[in-house]
Amino acid sequence: MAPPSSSSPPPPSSSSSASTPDETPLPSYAAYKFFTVSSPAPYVAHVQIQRPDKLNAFSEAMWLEFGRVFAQLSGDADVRAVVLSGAGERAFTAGLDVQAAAKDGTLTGDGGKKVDAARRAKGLRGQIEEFQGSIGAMERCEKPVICAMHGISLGLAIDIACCADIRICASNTRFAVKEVDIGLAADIGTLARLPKLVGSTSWVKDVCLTARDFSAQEALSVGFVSQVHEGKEATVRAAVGLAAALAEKSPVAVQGTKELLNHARDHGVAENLRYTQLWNSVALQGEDFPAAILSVLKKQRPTFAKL
Ligand SMILES: CC/C=C\C=C\CC(=O)SCCNC(=O)CCNC(=O)[C@H](O)C(C)(C)COP(=O)(O)OP(=O)(O)OC[C@H]1O[C@@H](n2cnc3c(N)ncnc32)[C@H](O)[C@@H]1OP(=O)(O)O
Repeated sequence: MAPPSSSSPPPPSSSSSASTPDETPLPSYAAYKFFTVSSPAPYVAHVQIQRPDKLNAFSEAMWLEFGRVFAQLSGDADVRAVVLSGAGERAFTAGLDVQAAAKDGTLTGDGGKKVDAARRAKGLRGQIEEFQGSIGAMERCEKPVICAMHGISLGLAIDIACCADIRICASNTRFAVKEVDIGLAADIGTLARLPKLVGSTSWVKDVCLTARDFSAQEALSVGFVSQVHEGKEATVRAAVGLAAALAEKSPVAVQGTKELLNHARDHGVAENLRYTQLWNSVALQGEDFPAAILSVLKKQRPTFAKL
C-alpha cells in the first residue's frame, strides 16, 4: 500500500473488527480466513493471526493459508516490510492445533486409507515437507518480516519466529519449544534455525530437550529477540515503527540485504562474497543507489519506485 496521493479515494472501510481501528485493511488480502492483513503505515503490511478463542493455535488449513499470505506479500510491490502478530490479549500462538491433530489424525500420511508403512511414511514425509514449506514462506518472503510476540508462544510459535528477520516481544511472553512434550522432535524448522540464531548450543539443547518455558528476558539475554516491550500494544507499535523505518529505505537495498544475509547464514564467507558480487553487479545499476547517495548529500528524504 503506497502512500495515498491527494486524489486517491478514501481507504475502504471494513466491518471486520480484526484489525486495530487505526489500520486500513488491505482489500487484496480480504479473502483469507485465518489472517487479516492491514496497513498501519505506508508500504507496511500487518498480518494478524486470527483465532484468539483457541489461542491462535494452527490447524492444517491455517498453516497452508499462512504460506499463501506470505507468498502474496513477497510479490506485492505495495509492501516493503511486514509485521506478524497474534490477535487477542493472551497469545501469539499456542502452536499446533493439538485437538485437531489428536482427533482427525491431521498428520497420519495415509489420507484416511489403509496403506502399508512405506506408503504412510511417504505420505507423511510429503505432509511435513508441505508444512515446512508453508511456514518457510515467511523466510522466503522477499520483504523483511518483524515478528511481534506476546503471551503464550509455544511450539510452532518458535518455528515461525525463527523464520522472521527480526523478533521482538512483550515482557509477558512465555516461550517454549514444546514439541518434546507432545512426543515429537520439532520438525518445522526450530531445530534447523534456532542454533544459527543464538550463540549458545548449550542453551538451545536445554530449551529444546526439556521443553521448559523461557521468559522474554531470557530470550533477550541469548539474542533470540532483540527488543522487549511492556505489553502487547507497545510491542506491536514498536514493530510497526521498525517496519515503517525499513519501508522508507531503498527496497532494492533492503531486499538485497535480506537475501544476502540469509545466504550468508547457509554458506561460507568466500561463497557469500562471490554471490554478493553478482547480486550487486545487478542492483548497483538501478536508480536507487545514485538517488540515495544524492539524498544523503542533499540531506533530503529520498523516495523510491515500487519493486
Ligand atoms: C508435524 C508436527 C508439526 C508441528 C508441530 C508443532 C508442535 C507444537 O506446536 S507443540 C505445542 C502444542 N501446543 C500445546 O501443547 C499447548 C496446548 N494448550 C495448553 O496447554 C493450554 O491451552 C495453555 C496454553 C497452557 C493455556 O491454558 P489455559 O489458560 O487454561 O487456556 P485453555 O482454556 O486451555 O485454552 C483456551 C482455548 O484455547 C484452546 N487451545 C489452547 N491451545 C490449543 C492448541 N494448541 N490447540 C488447540 N486448541 C488450543 C483450548 O482448547 C481452549 O479452547 P476451548 O474451546 O475454550 O476449550
